[in-house]
Amino acid sequence: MAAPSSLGADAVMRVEGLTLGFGSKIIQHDLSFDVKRGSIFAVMGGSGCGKSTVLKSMIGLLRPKAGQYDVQGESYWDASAERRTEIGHRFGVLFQSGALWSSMTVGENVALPMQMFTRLDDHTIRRMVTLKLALVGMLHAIDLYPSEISGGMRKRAGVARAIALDADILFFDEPSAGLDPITSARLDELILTLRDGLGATIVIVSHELPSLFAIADDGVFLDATTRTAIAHGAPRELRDHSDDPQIHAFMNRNAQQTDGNA
Ligand SMILES: Nc1ncnc2c1ncn2[C@@H]1O[C@H](COP(=O)(O)OP(=O)(O)OP(=O)(O)O)[C@@H](O)[C@H]1O
Repeated sequence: MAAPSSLGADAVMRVEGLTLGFGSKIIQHDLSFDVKRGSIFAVMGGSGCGKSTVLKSMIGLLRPKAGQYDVQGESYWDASAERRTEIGHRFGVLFQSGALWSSMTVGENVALPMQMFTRLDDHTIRRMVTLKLALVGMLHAIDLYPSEISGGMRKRAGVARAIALDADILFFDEPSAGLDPITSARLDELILTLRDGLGATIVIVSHELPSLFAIADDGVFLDATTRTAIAHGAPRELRDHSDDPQIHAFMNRNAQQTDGNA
């Protein structure tokens, strides 16, 4: 479908005046931003400001209280439930824990979405699983169980599952949480490969500022007090050029802390 003129040709998602909350509690209001095709877009901000809530709404798990969310120029929340499911097939999601089924091997975990949502035969699924695992450098672990692999490997397996159905829009919630700096840097490289090799658009929620400085092209900074966005831009630009004291302190404090740990 062609993008309407109001949506920039390079924007794959547009959030406009979005208000999110639970019951009568407003978490964020009046959020507006575009996510450009083939970019890595960071949702930033302090603990509890609503980053995961924004992600939750963008993947279709939380209906906004107000505002507009367009995917490829189509209003997501005005679409029927059936249509939203179709749009959702473009989404691949990596949850914070990696969230693999512990009773299934890595290969079976990656095969699961294909078995659930396609009519591919077992042989084709096995070949696809092999391809996806090779892409994330995890082919050697195809027959291992999640308990037999490291946290970093579980994240990679989670990425393979997120791209199992050829999703072109990926959502990563704290992908480097709990990983050591080297494993985290390798995961960053994998995320860049997904953008550059597959042309994926990636929305990422992360506290790991060094990782965001290294990979994110654009982003939004959410404030817990005013409950709205107080800055837009690439994390490294906000770090280097923001004259907002709060953003400056946030970006630089965290960078120094992590530099010290590395
Ligand atoms: N299902 C829910 N019902 C009610 N309140 C919720 C629900 N989920 C989250 N919240 C509240 O929404 C606020 C934002 O939470 P959210 O997890 O989106 O923040 P976050 O920025 O991702 O936090 P963190 O950085 O700590 O992971 C918090 O006050 C949280 O308690």
